[in-house]
Amino acid sequence: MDLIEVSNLSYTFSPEFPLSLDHVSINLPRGSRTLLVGANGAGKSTLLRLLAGKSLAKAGNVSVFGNDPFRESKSTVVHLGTEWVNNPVVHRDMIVARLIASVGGDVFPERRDMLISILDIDLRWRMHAISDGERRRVQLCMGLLRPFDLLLLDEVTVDLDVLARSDLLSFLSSETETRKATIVYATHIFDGLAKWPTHLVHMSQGKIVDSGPVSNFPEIQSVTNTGNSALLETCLTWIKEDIKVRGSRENEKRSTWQDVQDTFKTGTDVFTDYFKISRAR
Ligand SMILES: Nc1ncnc2c1ncn2[C@@H]1O[C@H](COP(=O)(O)OP(=O)(O)OP(=O)(O)O)[C@@H](O)[C@H]1O
Repeated sequence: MDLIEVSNLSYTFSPEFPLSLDHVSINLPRGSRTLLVGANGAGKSTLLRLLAGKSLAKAGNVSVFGNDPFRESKSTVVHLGTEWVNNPVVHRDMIVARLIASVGGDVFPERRDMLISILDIDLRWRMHAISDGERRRVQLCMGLLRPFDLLLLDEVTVDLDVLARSDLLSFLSSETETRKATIVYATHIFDGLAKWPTHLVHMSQGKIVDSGPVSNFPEIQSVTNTGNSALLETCLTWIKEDIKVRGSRENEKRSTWQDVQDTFKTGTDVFTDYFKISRAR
């Protein structure tokens, strides 16, 4: 039995919207490192949230460790998404050392120290007075502190500098190799990832286009003459094709602008208000 087994999973946020997941089926084995690839809106975050048990599957089957993740919550499943950084709690005047201790930093002191070093965290930082990237490092440290069996990462490395990202990716590889942990990582940044994944899942418009071990994708192993990795070139080609298949948004754009202009004759007021608010912040 695979660690993740999803069959015919469909999900919609509301009946008035199209399906965000449309008959999705994937199997991922224990110890795998999967890259979840797809254009904006393809359904990656929705799938990760369902695997984390944060939403109830509307149709189909989701099994993680042989259980429905929504009903059987496992503390060894960690889901790290981008929304945490916007949580007001992490903008309070709090010393980072205290925050890390509050989530069990002392229970895993060696792991804690290794993460603090990989993520180059200054324990004296105060959460209300650090940059987004620094705050992200603290989030990753807190999220990875307890040894996980399954890690669901939703584009959380965007604001890390290249060195921290590269060290983090090596740490994650070693977690899958030494402890047989499993990782699913949705990202748009393929730099430095060429050798990282063991599996790929390609999504488009809520559907799985293709999935499987990297050996099923010979195109990512070839050499390119553009200076980009073959993985990046392949993902670029996929997403360009997906957008072509989805169709241009030109017609919707024209009619929507017309509707908006008919409703808001005085768009400049909104513009002025927006900048007043931004300046006031
Ligand atoms: N709260 C919501 N209410 C209604 N529809 C939503 C909501 N969140 C997402 N969707 C829709 O579900 C679809 C899948 O969104 P999802 O966030 O899973 O995409 P994604 O692949 O993670 O995109 P991105 O790369 O931009 O993060 C999109 O078409 C989106 O419009």
